[in-house]
Amino acid sequence: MKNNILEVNNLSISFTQYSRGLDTIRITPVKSLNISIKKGEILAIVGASGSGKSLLAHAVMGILPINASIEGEMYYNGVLMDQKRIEKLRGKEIAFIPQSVNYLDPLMKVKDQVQIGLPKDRAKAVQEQLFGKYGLKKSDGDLYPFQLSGGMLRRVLFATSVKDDIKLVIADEPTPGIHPEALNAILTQLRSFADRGMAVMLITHDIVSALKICDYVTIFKDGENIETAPARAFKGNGSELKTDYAKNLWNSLPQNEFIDMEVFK
Ligand SMILES: Nc1ncnc2c1ncn2[C@@H]1O[C@H](COP(=O)(O)OP(=O)(O)OP(=O)(O)O)[C@@H](O)[C@H]1O
Ligand code: NI
Repeated sequence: MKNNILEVNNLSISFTQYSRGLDTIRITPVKSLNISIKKGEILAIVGASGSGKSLLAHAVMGILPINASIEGEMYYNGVLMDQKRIEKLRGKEIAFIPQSVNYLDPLMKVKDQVQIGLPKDRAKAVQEQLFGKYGLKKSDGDLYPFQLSGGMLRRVLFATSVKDDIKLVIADEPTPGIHPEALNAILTQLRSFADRGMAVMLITHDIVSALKICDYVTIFKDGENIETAPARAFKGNGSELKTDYAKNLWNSLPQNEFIDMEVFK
């Protein structure tokens, strides 16, 4: 499709591992995945731990480990991506907010990390402006990553990743363990990225939060795409969802059991 910012076709990711002695085994944790995201859209990717969500993100970012082999095609703005092109786009047009905050350099003040990659003459001003926008104090810039709370670190990661020319944002679990206010701030931020014309991939366990802001949901299971449905299909008893797996997932959410109980009173 022409207006897809990101399109992933038939993506499989395999690893070759040594088992006993020199015997090797090949595992394929991601199998024939298809996803696409258009300008202005948020696609939420949900699925159990180990279902292949982060591997998909790492494949798009070109940061899979060296022993990984991939099949299939990825298109960015209609053009086939290869490693060289990904490296060019990374940080410039494609932003990645990784699952682990360990990606920040522990020995570097956070303001200096945010200034990397900003135009030299305006780096300090832009960094301070970004901090203001993400609710961080000017003095927080002088802290090291270990001195910031998890929620604050997430906001720093946002500040580091999302600059003016970004067209695709990939956020891998941006919200675990943060308090509701910070959660809402991050969700609102992601929605505003999309409303400004970016394409957003939101990887999460938290389907209820994702549904507040996303346009589509893709459900992963064991490295496969079970179903992609518009967010509005997740309502009532899930009759608009196609697969039993998606229906069960939706109906087993605590909030829905609660709603059902209310109905039966
Ligand atoms: N470098 C690797 N070598 C071998 N197997 C790997 C490697 N990286 C990931 N895997 C396997 O691939 C599967 C998918 O991993 P992935 O990190 O994508 O899961 P996930 O859906 O992001 O899980 P979580 O929600 O816990 O973050 C897992 O079973 C994992 O063990
Ligand atoms: Ni993950």
